[in-house]
Amino acid sequence: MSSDNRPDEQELKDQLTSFRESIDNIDAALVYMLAERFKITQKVGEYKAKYDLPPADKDREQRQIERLRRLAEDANLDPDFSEKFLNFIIKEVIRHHEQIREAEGE
Ligand SMILES: O=C(O)C(=O)C[C@]1(C(=O)O)C=C[C@@H](O)C=C1
Repeated sequence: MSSDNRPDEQELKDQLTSFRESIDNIDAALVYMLAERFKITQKVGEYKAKYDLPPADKDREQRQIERLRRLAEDANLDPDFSEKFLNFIIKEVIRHHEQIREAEGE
């Protein structure tokens, strides 16, 4: 892709910097949101370990995936990517749940 009226080097730099400021803010929000999610899943892991409940709940995950895919479509985000992203997070949560369970059993 090329353009007849390409901005000068300074304008290119300034525009990229401005886009990247927004990306940095969004990345920061994602980190804080993920931290909050892991804070609450830590409590879920402790609760499950205490009452001997299984770390994973596949029915719950299926409902979460279906819901997230619908939300992604509404938001013009790739539903396959959203599903992969949720699965990636949940896999890590289950790993934490299992660690808590093992630690409680010691
Ligand atoms: O809801 C639960 O039971 C959880 O442990 C939380 C969570 C999640 O991260 O959303 C993680 C593991 C389960 O398989 C389902 C969902």
